[in-house]
Amino acid sequence: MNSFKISRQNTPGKLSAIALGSNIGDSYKILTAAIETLSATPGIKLQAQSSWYRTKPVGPPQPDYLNGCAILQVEMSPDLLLETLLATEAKFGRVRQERWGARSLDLDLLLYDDFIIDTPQLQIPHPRMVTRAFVLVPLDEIAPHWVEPTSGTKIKNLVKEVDCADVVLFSNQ
Ligand SMILES: Nc1ncnc2c1ncn2[C@@H]1O[C@H](COP(=O)(O)O)[C@@H](O)[C@H]1O
Ligand SMILES: Nc1nc2c(c(=O)[nH]1)N=C(COP(=O)(O)OP(=O)(O)O)CN2
Repeated sequence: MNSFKISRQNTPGKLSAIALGSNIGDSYKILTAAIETLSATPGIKLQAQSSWYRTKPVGPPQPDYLNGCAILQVEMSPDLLLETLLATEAKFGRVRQERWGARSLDLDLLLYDDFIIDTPQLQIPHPRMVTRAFVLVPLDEIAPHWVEPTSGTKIKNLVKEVDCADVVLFSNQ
């Protein structure tokens, strides 16, 4: 069943958590430039940025990733934020090929306040975030007390449930 909180979708000043990943090109340069682009976007203020982590690919064989997370204060609806993330991916040369395949930039919308949204275009919380060490390790660094609303569990407790061996600190931003 779809779950919406339509009445709150246009409320200004929500916090949102996003995940960033890259494994094609100069990933560090791409990721830091993507953060700068998002920070300069009207309606978005960067609140926190995690370190960058070198991670083993989940999915088909491909190069290792750099992954990280950011907390944004947003004055835009979840739909518009997703559109902004997809446009930023395109700006950095993202081409969609095989599922879970290599990419220059991947931006996933993880959390938006405590909203639960389940539409064909957008699911929040991101449905696979709770199983992904490459998301939970950086998110735990900047938002350990944020409660993932479908499980009612804090990030600091979710991260204890995943194997973090393949997530290695690369740089402190
Ligand atoms: N929470 C979400 N974050 C990013 N993209 C999402 C989310 N929920 C649904 N989508 C849809 O997934 C594709 C992008 O896929 P990726 O391979 O993860 O870039 C996009 O069409 C969104 O509508
Ligand atoms: N280490 C690592 N592995 C990955 C990564 C990633 O960022 N880091 N992203 C993926 C997810 O790809 P995609 O965004 O296409 O799928 P999703 O809709 O499941 O998030 C697949 N595998």
